[in-house]
Amino acid sequence: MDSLKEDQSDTQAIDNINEDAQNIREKEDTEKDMAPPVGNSIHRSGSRPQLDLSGAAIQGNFEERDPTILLPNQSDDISHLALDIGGSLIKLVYFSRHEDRAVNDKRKMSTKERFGVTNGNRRSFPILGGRLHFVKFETTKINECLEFIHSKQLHRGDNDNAVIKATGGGAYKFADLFKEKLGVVIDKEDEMNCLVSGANFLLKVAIRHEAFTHKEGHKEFVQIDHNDMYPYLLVNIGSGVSLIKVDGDGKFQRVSGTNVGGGTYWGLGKLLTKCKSFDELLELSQRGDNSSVDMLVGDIYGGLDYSKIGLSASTIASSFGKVISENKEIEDYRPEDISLSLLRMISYNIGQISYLTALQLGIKRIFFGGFFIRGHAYTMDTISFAIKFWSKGGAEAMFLRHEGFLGALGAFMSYEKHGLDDLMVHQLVERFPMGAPYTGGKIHGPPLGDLNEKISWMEKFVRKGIKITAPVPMASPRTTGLGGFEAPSSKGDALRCDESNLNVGVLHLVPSLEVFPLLADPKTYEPNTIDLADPNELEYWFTVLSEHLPDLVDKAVASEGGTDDARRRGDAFARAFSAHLARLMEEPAAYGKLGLANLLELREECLREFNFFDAYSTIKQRENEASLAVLPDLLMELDSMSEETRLLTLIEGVLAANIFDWGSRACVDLYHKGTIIEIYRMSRKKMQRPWRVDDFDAFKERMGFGDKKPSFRHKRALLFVDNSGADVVLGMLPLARELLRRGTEVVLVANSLPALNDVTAMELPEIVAEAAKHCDILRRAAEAGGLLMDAMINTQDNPGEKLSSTPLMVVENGCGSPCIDLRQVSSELAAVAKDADLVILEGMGRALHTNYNARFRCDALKLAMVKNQRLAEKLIKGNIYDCVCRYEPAS
Ligand SMILES: Nc1ncnc2c1ncn2[C@@H]1O[C@H](COP(=O)(O)OP(=O)(O)OP(=O)(O)O)[C@@H](O)[C@H]1O
Ligand SMILES: CC(C)(CO)[C@@H](O)C(=O)NCCC(=O)O
Ligand SMILES: [Mn+2]
Repeated sequence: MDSLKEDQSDTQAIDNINEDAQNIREKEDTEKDMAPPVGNSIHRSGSRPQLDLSGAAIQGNFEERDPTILLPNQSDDISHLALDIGGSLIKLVYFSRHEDRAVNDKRKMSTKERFGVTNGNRRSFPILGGRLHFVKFETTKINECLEFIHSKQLHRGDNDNAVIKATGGGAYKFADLFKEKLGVVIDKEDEMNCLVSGANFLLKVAIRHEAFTHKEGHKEFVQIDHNDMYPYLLVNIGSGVSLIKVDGDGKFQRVSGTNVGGGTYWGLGKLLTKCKSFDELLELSQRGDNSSVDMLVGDIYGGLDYSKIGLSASTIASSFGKVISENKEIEDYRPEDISLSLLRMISYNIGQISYLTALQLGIKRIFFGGFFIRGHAYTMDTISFAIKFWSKGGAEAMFLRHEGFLGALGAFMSYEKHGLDDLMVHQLVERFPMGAPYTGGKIHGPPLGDLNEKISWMEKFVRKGIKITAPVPMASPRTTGLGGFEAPSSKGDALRCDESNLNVGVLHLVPSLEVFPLLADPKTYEPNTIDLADPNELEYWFTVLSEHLPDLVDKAVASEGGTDDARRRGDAFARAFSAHLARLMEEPAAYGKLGLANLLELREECLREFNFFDAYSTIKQRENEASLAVLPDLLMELDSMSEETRLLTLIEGVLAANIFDWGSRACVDLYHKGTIIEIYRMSRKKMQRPWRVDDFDAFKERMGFGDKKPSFRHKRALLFVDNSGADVVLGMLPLARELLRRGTEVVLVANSLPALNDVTAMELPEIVAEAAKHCDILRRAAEAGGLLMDAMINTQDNPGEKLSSTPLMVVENGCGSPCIDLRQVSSELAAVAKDADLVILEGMGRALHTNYNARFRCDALKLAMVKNQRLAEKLIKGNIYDCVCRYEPAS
């Protein structure tokens, strides 16, 4: 920092920071008792590095609208930083690593030994889990950027080699400055090359949908066929515009360019409107009426259309043309109108040039990047319209969610040794940071911020009576016939404050996630059964989630002892989640294509964001105990039956016990009406075949009870379990026991992180151990599977003993949501799946909301009780509490 402090021109900025740091420190003194509890340390989302908040500072005044938060001493274990220093903006992409936490999980040791799950087939420089962050600064404020890099120590990589990759003109222009201030050498990468490799990376890796079209205010995600991506035209609208024909990885040519670009809009706009910021200019345009400055066809034709050549009266004939006939000064025009006219003129022009270039080269796909677009609906619609209009529908404009970060991403990819180039799509999980983004603040650094910071921001805005909803982009413009636009119908005057915090999440990299190997066709696999594209559906689920919120907050707060701190975090969580819901209600595609699974996952992530790691812990424990107490009786009853009757009773039992689901409103109401065991009994009594979906006979036959009685047993079954308590103890465990008895190995697959009252992989061994006390089959299997610790020590001495019984194992699924996306499972699960020939998915989240239509390469059984009337109607044309027993032989 010393070299920075010496710079006299910067002392003012530093004084401000210090002053505000003082403010914050004073504030912090009163809030010291609110240190966040130490969190869960399982991998994936739970393993956040702790943030160093010392000296956290808000730049500028507290009352200011867009204060900037700086966390000067935060230093993640940074691996890499890459920069794109353009004419207008500096873009940073940096990677922060997760610590490789040694989780004291004995269960894991045993499965790892058993299946030899190692990093063996990976590169010798294993990437640990981590996150990719996206940050930007104005190029004129390069000192802020240097300060940011320094404060986070982003320039200190793994091996002290102080070289950072940079692209854009600034990599040349500012190389000396970087050397002088940070002591780093800039390794220059070609700008066009970086743009292309960034775009190719995004299009191939496509997180939660990267590319989309934008027509008349409507965003639609585009599925990119990786085998049919090229050629495409990449139009990067930065200060100036580059048009690049891309034919493959590293194969491209800059075919055209135009100097009328983002810099032109911002430059002219600044001159003509006296706006102080780009956002202000863009925001003005939303209230503009271009017809006061633009000369329309109607102005020339006396109010008439020029229909012979297809031009309506409202079509713009000449941008700014009206000004010539009027004797007015600049002050006589509304800045709003000027901004809109300029924006339209430049967007349309770029659209038209892009079309002409594509036409000349015979290209149909055109992708737009660069920060001029800024996720702005009007800009995108104008470009789309121009292309569609001139190509007569033959070509289409597509936009990228990481629009402005293509070059920086490309520079980042150019590091040879981080191994990110062979990242697979399923290893990147996108997360949307909560809290601070809603405040309108520009966040430099991981928007995540500190927990206390986040909460007090929320509270501050509530105190000031400011509605906290994530701002939405303005509505679409109404198109008027051929080639023309009317003024956009603005929805409000708030522009999304910082799109990079909302529309682009932090990418969490979890190299241990893999595609579930038993999926019949991973390419066509779609986890979400219900696509929330239907607005009625969306509204219904939003209502369900909103209504459930107060109860969830109560549970979460209670799970943390009901302290004041927990209450405060609970309120902030509720606000943040509501804000997300509001945002998604306005724009369902804001974070990529939206399915119910994403929505439910967002809720769990949001809870974790506010340090609630297991909201249902008390309930789970209570239900486990109550169920374990009656398990011996149930097992006795089962043992008295014939094998055939027992199989039916077991499946009935799974379905009946699936009634315990704290995510279902109807069920929660039900729980007030009796004890767990009473409800379980009632539910069992009601089990009557045929179920609404009933493939039991086919399953039974497969299990060897049919007329043909083939003597068949599965080698290994994967049981994806759902809830704690009766569901797992009285439903799934007895079924597992039956399979074990038949000589089928059983792997219980459970969540890595808590979600609702779902049982986790960490909790299962203890439950199995308790159950094993009453059951020899379970005990021996658990011993053989290394689940009972004493037994494991024995088997290590005497390895031969391992084979003495069919093993029962537990593996984590790699996820922390009530649903499961089988493209992203733990490597542990992927490894055990290789020898499995039966998959049993249980519960609404995993068997219905997701995977109801999933096809497997082995036999699959989907078991669930439908605890939601609407889902019952929609999915199985039935009613709440109907049951699904769907059996599909290997496909
Ligand atoms: N906060 C902002 N400040 C300034 N310009 C912005 C801002 N947000 C969006 N823009 C727009 O984005 C443009 C810059 O986009 P981008 O960062 O892609 O280009 P650049 O790399 O700076 O320029 P070039 O590639 O031509 O050197 C600006 O000219 C302006 O039109
Ligand atoms: C000069 C660059 C490449 C710098 O990023 C960009 O601003 C640009 O493509 N300008 C357009 C220049 C032209 O081709 O007319
Ligand atoms: Mn650029």
